[in-house]
Amino acid sequence: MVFNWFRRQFDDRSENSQVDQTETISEPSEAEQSKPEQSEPEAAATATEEVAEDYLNWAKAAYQNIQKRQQVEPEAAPEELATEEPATEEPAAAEELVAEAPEELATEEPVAEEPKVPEVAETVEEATAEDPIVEPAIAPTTAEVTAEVSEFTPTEQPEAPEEAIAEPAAALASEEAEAPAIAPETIPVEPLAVETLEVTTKASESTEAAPLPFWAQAEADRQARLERLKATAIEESEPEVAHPTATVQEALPEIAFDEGFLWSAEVLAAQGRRPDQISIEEITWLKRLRQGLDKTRRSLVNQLKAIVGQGPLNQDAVEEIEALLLQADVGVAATDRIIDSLQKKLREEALPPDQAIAYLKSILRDMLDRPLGQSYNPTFAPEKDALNIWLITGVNGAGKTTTIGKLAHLAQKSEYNCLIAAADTFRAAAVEQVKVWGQRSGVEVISNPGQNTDPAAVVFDAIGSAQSRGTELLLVDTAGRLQNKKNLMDELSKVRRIIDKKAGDAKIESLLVLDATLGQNGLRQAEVFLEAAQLSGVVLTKLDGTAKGGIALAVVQQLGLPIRFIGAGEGIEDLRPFSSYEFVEALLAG
Ligand SMILES: Nc1nc2c(ncn2[C@@H]2O[C@H](COP(=O)(O)OP(=O)(O)OP(=O)(O)O)[C@@H](O)[C@H]2O)c(=O)[nH]1
Repeated sequence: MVFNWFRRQFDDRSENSQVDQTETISEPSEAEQSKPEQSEPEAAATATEEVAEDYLNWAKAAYQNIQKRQQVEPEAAPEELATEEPATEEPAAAEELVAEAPEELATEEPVAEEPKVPEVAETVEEATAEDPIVEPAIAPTTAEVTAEVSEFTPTEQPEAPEEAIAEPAAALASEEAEAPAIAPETIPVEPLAVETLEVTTKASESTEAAPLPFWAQAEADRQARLERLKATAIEESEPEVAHPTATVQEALPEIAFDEGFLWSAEVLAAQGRRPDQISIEEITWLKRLRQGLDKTRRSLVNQLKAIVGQGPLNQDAVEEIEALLLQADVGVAATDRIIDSLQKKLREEALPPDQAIAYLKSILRDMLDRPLGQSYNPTFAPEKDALNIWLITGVNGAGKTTTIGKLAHLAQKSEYNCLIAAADTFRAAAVEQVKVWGQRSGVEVISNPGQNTDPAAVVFDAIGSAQSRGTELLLVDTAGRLQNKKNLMDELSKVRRIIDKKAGDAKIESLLVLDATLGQNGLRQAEVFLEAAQLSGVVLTKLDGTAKGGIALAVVQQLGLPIRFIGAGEGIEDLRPFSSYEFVEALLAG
């Protein structure tokens, strides 16, 4: 069984894989009945000590399960990685990447210093030893080849795979440094090693061969000239497929049974989860979300609580709340709506502070779930066994490329067949960045190696590839800044038209990536995309480290779009599907 990170539940492909999370929650299994009752935030406010004790037991059980799993997993991990890799086409893809990388990029990252020959020789031995059927035929040859190669390969041994891993764009150099190093044993090179050796051997034979007769030499020169001519004559070359070299598993921290764990466990339990379903990634994410909203919470919530908790609101209190909400970039429209609802309720009955806060939470949740009063399916997941195309748009620097990398990682973990189209052709480095993310998440990237190529052409090629290989999720990177608004709109509209035409029956979503730290300014910039890209949702990034977490409410109120994902960090694990419940709990956590 695979945990579907988009649906936040276990997927069982053999049964109905499209079951909605909400359905699961509304029909608790027998096992679920033993956990603390599922509570609305209002009910949580009146929780008895007994319920608190239940949550504690629930958290302890979840903690023990995670610990048990951690003891088992280290052994399983390398095998999982090894089976994920398409090994046969590695050398070509890696060489192409190196050949095309701008020189300065290639030198950004120190080349891996590991001696190649002993590693390859070992690998060959392992490969032949493991395969008793081919051993009699291959073993003597590979042994000879290994011996022969080891005489001269220290400088000539192809280094492409390592260099391809070490070629990130300058802008991503710091991210790469933070990423865990790719352990050599996680790169499954066994079959590749044999091929590489054979090629190298042939090359060495040809260089040592006797000089060619003049007529053969002339013919060889002619062929070489022809090749050179062809190379310079063709501007738009075939789409390039960057094959992932290895999936980087982000190291998860040791988990402590602390206050953050208890809070996360309570949030998960309240959503109907069982202790045996809880993973370290989810706890880590919730802790990060709460931590990410820390600044907003500190500047907004404590004062808000103090005011709301005083009882029926008077005019002064309303003004104070208004100022606080505007400060947190909640925006005028959303602030008015919150205050109207609060006043109405508090005029009807004087709620004790806890209940007033619980009521405030329910107002915020309702706003987030129903932009402009319209209901959206809370689950936003690619449909299995169908082509889903997600167009990722937004201004430069909002976090589009990072989001694509993180989404690709979620898709890989949830066992979707995923592909990335590098259609931000406006900036050459953008293509290189997205390739690096493709490598990190283990997802192939379709790009066009030419300069200033047409993004619609890249998307066209990528859809063709996706259709022929049964891709379930195609993520399309797009440019965020063109010379003017009209260019941007024209380009996005053209890309959208191509998608509609070539993949008419695909599930198409258009997501706007918004930088939360920009607050209201970011929203103004976003309006151009509303017109051009037929947006269906928002990804809110950089929620960590901003006191403007309230922007989430402004987004739904002003753009009328649901938030689908939130990012709270630069790491590959720092993006999750948006849950209004979790967001509001983190925002107003005690
Ligand atoms: N702190 C934090 N940084 C983020 C987050 N998401 C992205 N970033 C950082 O924001 C910067 C810009 O991200 P990109 O993904 O390159 O943005 P982009 O929209 O693709 O920008 P262009 O490639 O210039 O179009 C990078 O340094 C990212 O690491 C986030 O959730 N939190």
